[in-house]
Amino acid sequence: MDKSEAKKILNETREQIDILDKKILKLICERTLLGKKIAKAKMILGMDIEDPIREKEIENKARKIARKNKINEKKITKIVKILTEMNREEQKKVMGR
Ligand SMILES: C=C(O[C@@H]1C=C(C(=O)O)C=C[C@H]1O)C(=O)O
Repeated sequence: MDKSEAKKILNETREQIDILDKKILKLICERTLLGKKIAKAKMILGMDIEDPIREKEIENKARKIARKNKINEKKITKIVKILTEMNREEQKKVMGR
């Protein structure tokens, strides 16, 4: 591969990354905001915001995907923990806690 080809690949790949980042961030917002809907249902059902069993299931699924793709399992777990934390925060807003 010559330099001009490498530059082209670099630019194209960065464009792909920008597109993916935008999609990922939108999805994170969408996932987080679902906390509002969940909170309303939980209030009627008298359920707690936090459900450790469900969170463990989500974590296990994420770990499995990480292993399959040979990417850092610990870091994927961290991301999932942040996502669930954000969702819980949104629920707290609705529940007034
Ligand atoms: C969204 C829920 O509330 C909390 C947040 C979760 C999540 O972000 O996936 C999972 C379990 C709960 O601790 C839920 O109970 O499903």
